[in-house]
Amino acid sequence: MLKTENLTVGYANSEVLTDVNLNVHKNEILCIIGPNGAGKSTLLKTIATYLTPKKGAVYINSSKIHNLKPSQLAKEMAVVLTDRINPANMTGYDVISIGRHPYTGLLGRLSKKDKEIIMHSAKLVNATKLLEKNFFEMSDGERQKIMIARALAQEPEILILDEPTSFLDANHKIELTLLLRKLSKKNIAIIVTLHDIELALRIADKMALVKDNKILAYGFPEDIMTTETVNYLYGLTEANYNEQIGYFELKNNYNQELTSEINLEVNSEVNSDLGLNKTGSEFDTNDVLLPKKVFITCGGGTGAKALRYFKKNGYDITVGILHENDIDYAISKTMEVNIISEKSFSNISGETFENAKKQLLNCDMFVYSNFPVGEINQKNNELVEFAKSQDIKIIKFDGSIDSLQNL
Ligand SMILES: Nc1ncnc2c1ncn2[C@@H]1O[C@H](COP(=O)(O)OP(=O)(O)OP(=O)(O)O)[C@@H](O)[C@H]1O
Repeated sequence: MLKTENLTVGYANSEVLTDVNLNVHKNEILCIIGPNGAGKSTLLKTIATYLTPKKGAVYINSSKIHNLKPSQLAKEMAVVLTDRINPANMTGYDVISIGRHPYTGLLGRLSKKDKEIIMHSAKLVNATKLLEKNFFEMSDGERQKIMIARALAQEPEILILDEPTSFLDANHKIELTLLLRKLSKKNIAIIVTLHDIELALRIADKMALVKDNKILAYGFPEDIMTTETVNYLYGLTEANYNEQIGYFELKNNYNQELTSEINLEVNSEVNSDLGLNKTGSEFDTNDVLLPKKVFITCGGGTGAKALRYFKKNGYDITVGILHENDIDYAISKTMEVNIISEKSFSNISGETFENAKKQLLNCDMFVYSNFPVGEINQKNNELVEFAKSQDIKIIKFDGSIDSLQNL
């Protein structure tokens, strides 16, 4: 339905993206993602004919899109950009009715059918309550809905949206992305840029990743959104993308530079809140402060919240004993913390158990969750008993961060 062929987009003195070859069919959503300034909006604006291609072409049903008359194009494509518009003294209904302009006659009078389509468009985006409301008295999220309803009133075959979720709260983001999913099944092809990759992954049929002046990867999101690609896409250094979960975790790169910065900035009391141990008896800003070491025994997802809590507070984490197919293992691995692990579905070996005990004794505190116990991880119960027999601070994590507060 729409395709770009060897397309180069950019401005008078710059080429922003070169050799872009994408296509999107009806009933499909193509999501474009990438870091700030990568060229997503420039690409969308070129597809929407607001910019002229520097090379190559965009085709809509085999016609060059830049050769179509605006009135003809308006019946095929509708565009919702992020630019905030403030139409003077217009209601939601008035704004949506702008979408009917390509179809109304010279006088712009709305027919019965036009009015029905306006009402239907408002209904589709769940905005019928906003029809009488003044557009500039609406919240950002309400305006976004009206702008999408306006685009739908054009009855386009292709809908282009630049960052449609940027002003929306979590619930409205999900509502909007589900709406796009629903619309895409009504014979519409959708091209959308999103910063929220978690949502993009869940609604996109195809994804184009933009970086280094080109399309870095293009295809099914499930295939192309690998840890390595997404880490590279955003140039991540202090977090990792987890391809199973489809999101990021902070990683264990507590470095000397960060430690020194904290050393200079905070007093010893705050350091203990940050999970730092003072090495000298007298506090001195030149002391090297080391992260406190915590050993976490968990499993089956019961450790996820504790892992994130300790990670963001700068603790040096050892976790174990986890089976390699455990969700807590997947999270810990993404964080790059020290993991004592056992092969999936195998009993914990004596050797692994002894290693865990040794590493536990090297920690400042021991935290264990209400992990599920079966035959193969029985030894984790023994590990808890072993910790209790040692002179080490022990906390039972009951799932609430409050239970960790008196560490
Ligand atoms: N009107 C313009 N004239 C010249 N250069 C521009 C213009 N608009 C954007 N650029 C440049 O083009 C590049 C790509 O910008 P673009 O807005 O397409 O990126 P983006 O991926 O949409 O970024 P963001 O995620 O921050 O919205 C940037 O280097 C930007 O400075």
